[in-house]
Amino acid sequence: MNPQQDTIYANATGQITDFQFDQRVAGVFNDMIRRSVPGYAQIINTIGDFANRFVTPRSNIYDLGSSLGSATLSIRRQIEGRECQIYAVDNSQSMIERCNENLAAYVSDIKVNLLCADIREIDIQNASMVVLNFTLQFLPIHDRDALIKRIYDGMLPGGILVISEKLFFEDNQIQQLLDEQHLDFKRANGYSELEISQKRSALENVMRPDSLNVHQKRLTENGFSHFSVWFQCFNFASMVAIK
Ligand SMILES: Nc1ncnc2c1ncn2[C@@H]1O[C@H](C[S@+](CC[C@H]([NH3+])C(=O)[O-])CC(=O)[O-])[C@@H](O)[C@H]1O
Ligand SMILES: O=C(O)C(=O)Cc1ccccc1
Repeated sequence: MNPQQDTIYANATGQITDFQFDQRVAGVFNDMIRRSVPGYAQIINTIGDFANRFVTPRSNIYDLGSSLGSATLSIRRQIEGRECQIYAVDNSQSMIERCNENLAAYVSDIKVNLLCADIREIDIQNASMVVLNFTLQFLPIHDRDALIKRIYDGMLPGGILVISEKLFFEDNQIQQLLDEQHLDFKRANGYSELEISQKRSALENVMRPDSLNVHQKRLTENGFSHFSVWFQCFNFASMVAIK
């Protein structure tokens, strides 16, 4: 889908600017996310399995922060013939363009509406499945609650919300341990110390992980009846909430 290798932070730059999902990142994003997020492939596959279980005929599916469309593709493969529509939403024009090419590479009877829009502003309705795969962590903290509420309101009873996130741990020793394990994962995938530290600086103001407690509280307080972590590797987790 995207063979380009991520070398974005390979050379020393005087001033590190905030991380953006621009054309450069979109061009290497598959390589970047696979080498940076432990369990990413497993999570994408399982999102497809969840779709198979939860997506009901003639309902909508929302992939919020869809990037290159990996989750959308995994879902679409599982729900042929159910007369559903998928809404894949991202506010990066570069991601949308590449996502469009990726979707066009496969035949399907499921319509995908690819929207270049802010996920805080789109209409959500008749949803049997909503996916926030590593997206919520990029929203300003104060906007997260309102988005979860709007998702809940737009979902059908029995519908599933999948949220994958980098986690923050209140216990400082655990935070340090799992952060270090994640850095080892990146080193093992060929990232240098310079790449790791420059990307870390770029993400500092942009990506703000919540703790598991904060996620669970937000989901249950906004009405979800069932909640669990279904996957965790180091400080990366994927959660499900069912309406
Ligand atoms: N307010 C916003 N509105 C719309 N899009 C946004 C917003 N904020 C960020 N994004 C978009 O959310 C995506 C987050 S990446 C998701 C991976 C994908 N889900 C995957 O399964 O491969 C995760 C990561 O890079 O760690 C980017 O494409 C942003 O442009
Ligand atoms: O690379 C990291 O350190 C991360 O925390 C994950 C990530 C992956 C892709 C884009 C932004 C953040």
